[in-house]
Parts: sequence; structure tokens; C-alpha cells
Amino acid sequence: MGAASRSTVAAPASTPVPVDEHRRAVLGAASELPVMAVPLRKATGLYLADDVAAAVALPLWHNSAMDGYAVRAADTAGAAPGSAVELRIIGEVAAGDGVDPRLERGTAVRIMTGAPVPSSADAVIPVEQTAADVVGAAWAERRVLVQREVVPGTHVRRRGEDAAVGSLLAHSGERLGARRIAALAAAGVSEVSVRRRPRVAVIATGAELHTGSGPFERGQIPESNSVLIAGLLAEEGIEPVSVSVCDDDAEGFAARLAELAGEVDAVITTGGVGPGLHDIVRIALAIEPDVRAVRVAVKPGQPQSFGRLRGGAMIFALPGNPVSAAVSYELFVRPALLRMQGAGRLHRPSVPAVADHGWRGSAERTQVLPVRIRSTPHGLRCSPAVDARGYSHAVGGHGAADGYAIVEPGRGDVSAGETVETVIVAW
Ligand SMILES: Nc1nc2c(c(=O)[nH]1)N[C@H]1C(S)=C(S)[C@@H](COP(=O)(O)OP(=O)(O)OC[C@H]3O[C@@H](n4cnc5c(N)ncnc54)[C@H](O)[C@@H]3O)O[C@H]1N2
Ligand code: MOO
Repeated sequence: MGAASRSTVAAPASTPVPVDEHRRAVLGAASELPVMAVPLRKATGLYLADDVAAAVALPLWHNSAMDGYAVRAADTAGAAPGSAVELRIIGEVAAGDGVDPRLERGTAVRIMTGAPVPSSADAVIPVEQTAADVVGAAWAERRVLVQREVVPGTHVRRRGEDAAVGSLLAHSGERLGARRIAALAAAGVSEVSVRRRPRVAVIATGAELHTGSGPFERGQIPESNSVLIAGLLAEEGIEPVSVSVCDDDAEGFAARLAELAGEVDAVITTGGVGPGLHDIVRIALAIEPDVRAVRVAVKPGQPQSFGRLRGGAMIFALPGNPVSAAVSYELFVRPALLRMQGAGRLHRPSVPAVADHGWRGSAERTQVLPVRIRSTPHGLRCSPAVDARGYSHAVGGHGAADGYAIVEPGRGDVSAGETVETVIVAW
């Protein structure tokens, strides 16, 4: 069936759906992806599907926090500048040494930072707090002068004080960032259970789109939405399996969708969701029973479709206006992709910022305004990165935005000095 014969398909229902309601619907349609075991060192950026316990204690051994002397604290009783206690040095333990020299009364062991503290010692004296060794030919002939009394535990990092064996170091739903991965590596974990990353295809639609560097014939524009969406995915650690640009051929687009629907977990399209004659995405999706066209009460990003294609993949059909596509991705697609990965946190934190300049608000829709955000000693300040009167096309200004101001419907205009909620998306 050609584009013309489908152009009578109804445009999205005209009652706009509030942002929260649409987000709930999108998240409700997103299901978690399968769990797999991966080597810890390959798991950066993935989300845990299980809690993870420390396989070994942290630290693993009582060990020295200083280069110095391992002693029995009781042997230093009475030590003071001017009345030093002399201890006989019976050996040395460096980091990595497996030796466990036995300290008798009045003895000490030269020890390095990180080396296991001998079982019979209970404190470490930093080398700076001792007087020079009396050097002889062998360890047994050396002496150290201690000028300060120490209590048991001094400069000893106790086994398990950071984390006991079996204690939970990470929880299901948490992202494996570098810090978390290092903690698990230190605790002897070598493999983790995670959800796999979504396989995502990106299709930008529009006959005007030119993917080269020009020259541009009248009506053509440089294509940027596929670059945007692929980049946003990459920021989340998702490498799209395919990125394509498709002209306004409804049949070709439908065939491509059918092909992808069995191969990927999600398809993200941009453009072609409006009520125009050539809005082929809306037209092609009209025959999909589980895909819904909606008008969301958001500015920008009103017309969009989402749901599940018959082949199984989720589809997010975003508006073609670049800022509308970016805002829709941020509000709806990103949380859905996170839900698919089993992430515990689906939304970025909202942070208040004071408006440097006022702007025109939106009476009926949630306004998502690209803003530049700056940090001051008195908190965050923000100013519009685009002209708030109309910016869904303003891909240039949007590129300079650090985040979005989220202004609830009905709030009206924002005046300079007022506080607004923002989400930071680039810093
Ligand atoms: N009669 C009506 N017209 C429009 C309505 C409406 O309600 N009634 N809604 C407007 C709104 S709001 C939006 S948003 C757009 C949605 O339209 P489409 O999704 O069909 O987007 P297109 O028409 O394909 O493109 C819109 C705009 O964005 C440019 N674009 C598209 N794709 C790209 C790309 N990959 N890279 C760069 N720029 C792109 C395109 O050239 C257009 O300028 O509909 C309004 N109209
Ligand atoms: O919803 Mo459109 O995205 O306002 O430009």
C-alpha cells in the first residue's frame, strides 16, 4: 500500500497526554532484557542483575598503613623523647611477602606500607618516629629506638574493616561504574551478572535530508538527527546496531521496520510523525496493533508514537524537529532503555537553578527549555540557550545547552531571579 492511500490515517488524538502519564505508559511497555554473566573487567557501564558480595575481606590481611616498624604495643610502654625504648629488629616484611616473623618481647620487624602485619605484632610505628637503626651485619644485630608510646592498632589497617567477607558491595540495578568495578575487583569478584545492553536501530526519515557535506540543493538540509540519537545512545554506552537515513517512502520504511523488528530490541525513528501528507512513520505505524500515536503535553516534542512492533522490538517514533527529538529521547527513551537494562535509577536528578534571564512559559504544556547552566558560590544559575518563543528547530542553540529547565504547565512566564528545576545532561 502506498503513502497516498494511507494519508487518510487519523493524526494522533488531540487530547494531550501529560508527561508523567506518557512516561508511565512508555516504561510499562519496556521489558527487562536477559541476564548474562560477564567478566568483571568487561562490565563497565552495565547494570547489575544481582546483588554482589565481597568474595574476600577488604583489606584481606591486617596490614601496615606506614613504612616503619611492626611492634608489640606493650613493648613501647614508657617510651618518650629523652627516654627511648630500644627494640631489636628481627627481620623485614615488604608488601607481597608471605613471611610471618614471630616477635618476642622487645623486638620489632621493619615493615613497608601494605605488608601483612606479623600475627604477633599489634601496632606499627612510622619510620619518622624512630631514631636511626644501630646498624650491624645482620638483622638480629640491629636496633631501633622508639621515642613514643603506641597503643594497639596504631597504623594497622585491619582485615575486613572496609568490608567483611560476604558483605554486600553492590546491588541489583546499580550501574557498574569505574569505582564500583574497582571495589568488586578488590573484593575478589571476577564475574558479575548483568542485563545485556539493548540492540538499537536508528532511522532518521525525511526526503530533505542530505548526509554528505554538500553542496545542498534548494530544500535539502544536512542530516543531524541520526547523529544526535546515535550520540545520545553512545553516551549511555550503547552502540547502535544500525543507523540509517530514509527518504519519504512509506513502503520502503515499513519493509525496513519489519526487517529490524525481529533483529533488535528497539527502533528509534525521527521525523514523519506529524499530520503531513508525507509523514510516513505515522502512516507505516498505523497498521501496528501495539503502537500508539500520542500528543504529549510537552513543549517541544508533542507528536510521537511508541509501542511494540509485531516483530517484537519496541519502537520510539520521535518528532523530526531536532530539539523535539532530543527532548523526547531524554524524557521517554532514555528511561525506557534504562528500564530494559534493569537500572534502578531511571531519571536524572532534578536540581534547582536560578534563572539569569526570564522567558516565556507555556500555558498548557510542560516546557522543556534548553539552558546553559553555570555553577556559582551561591548555587546553580541558568539561562536559555535558545529563544524560548520557539525552539523545536533550534539545533544550533541546543548544542550549547548543558541541560533543560523543566517548567510545569500553567506556571506561566519565568522571571529573572526565579528558581526553576533543571536536569543537567552535559557538563
Ligand atoms: N499541521 C500541523 N503541522 C505540524 C504539527 C501539527 O500539530 N499540525 N506539529 C508540529 C510539530 S510540534 C512537530 S514536532 C512536527 C513533527 O513533525 P514530523 O515528526 O513529521 O517531522 P518532520 O516534518 O519530518 O520534520 C520536522 C522538522 O525537522 C527537520 N528534520 C527532520 N528530520 C531531521 C533530521 N534527521 N536532521 C535534521 N533535521 C531534521 C525537518 O526538516 C523539519 O524542519 O510537525 C509540526 N507540524
Ligand atoms: O512538538 Mo513540536 O516538537 O513542539 O516542535
